[in-house]
Amino acid sequence: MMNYGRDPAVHARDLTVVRGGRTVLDALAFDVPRGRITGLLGPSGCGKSTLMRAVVGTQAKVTGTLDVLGRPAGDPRLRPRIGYVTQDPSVYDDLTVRQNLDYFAAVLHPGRAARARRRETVARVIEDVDLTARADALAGNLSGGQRSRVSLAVALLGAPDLLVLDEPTVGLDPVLRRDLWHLFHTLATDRGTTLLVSSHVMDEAERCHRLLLMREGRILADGAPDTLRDRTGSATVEAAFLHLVDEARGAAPAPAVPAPEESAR
Ligand SMILES: Nc1ncnc2c1ncn2[C@@H]1O[C@H](COP(=O)(O)OP(=O)(O)OP(=O)(O)O)[C@@H](O)[C@H]1O
Repeated sequence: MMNYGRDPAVHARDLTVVRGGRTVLDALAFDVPRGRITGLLGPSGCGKSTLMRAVVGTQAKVTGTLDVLGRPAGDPRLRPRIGYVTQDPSVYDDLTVRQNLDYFAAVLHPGRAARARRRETVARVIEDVDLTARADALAGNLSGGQRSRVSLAVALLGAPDLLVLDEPTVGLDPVLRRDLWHLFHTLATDRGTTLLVSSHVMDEAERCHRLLLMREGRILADGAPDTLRDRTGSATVEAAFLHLVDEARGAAPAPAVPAPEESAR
């Protein structure tokens, strides 16, 4: 496999998904570069989760080209290389944080010989998601944000090359959101992990290296946040998004509305 390291982490052409007779993703073409954070942004229902499920290989009725880490999406050999965190945290409430991670680590690295490695890995991921102080708390007694961080820790156990995170910051306070974005940047920069992160909160877009702006099952635009702002003459990615929506409708863009004070960054 030549140029393996330079291939994009995800390569999609004419990617189409039909759900319940509806075309939910309509002939998408995009690439996700390696070792960078790509934000998948768009309103609720635009198809973000469907796209992520297609990438991790759990979505039915996918047609077109979809290559992930150099293999067709869904190839079983990709399984250990992809971490996927859905919007519903998959943790056992009657186990502690550490017990949850011990359990998933044992599935991933079974056997007595891997014991030291498991212990080390579990300690690392608990620290990564900043739950060391809560490691011995029952998952059922954690806040929503803490539970979703346990899910993220599970996804980090295998040191995946590609991390697919569906709205990881929903319901988190601003400090935790900032810390989580800091972790995403560390993973990309220090470990070379590729991140595909969805959000419907446009201000998170500014924290991504690259954006895929989605609407109604299509990619509206694709590029770095500053490129999208410059191209549309907008001050924020949110304004750029609205401009692109108007442009796609063929309408004259609506006059810019000044952003409220609290969303100014
Ligand atoms: N079984 C189904 N039959 C028909 N349409 C469906 C089915 N499942 C999902 N959809 C539609 O597919 C579209 C995309 O859903 P998806 O969950 O991917 O959106 P999303 O952008 O992730 O939204 P959210 O942020 O609210 O999760 C939605 O409009 C949804 O109504």
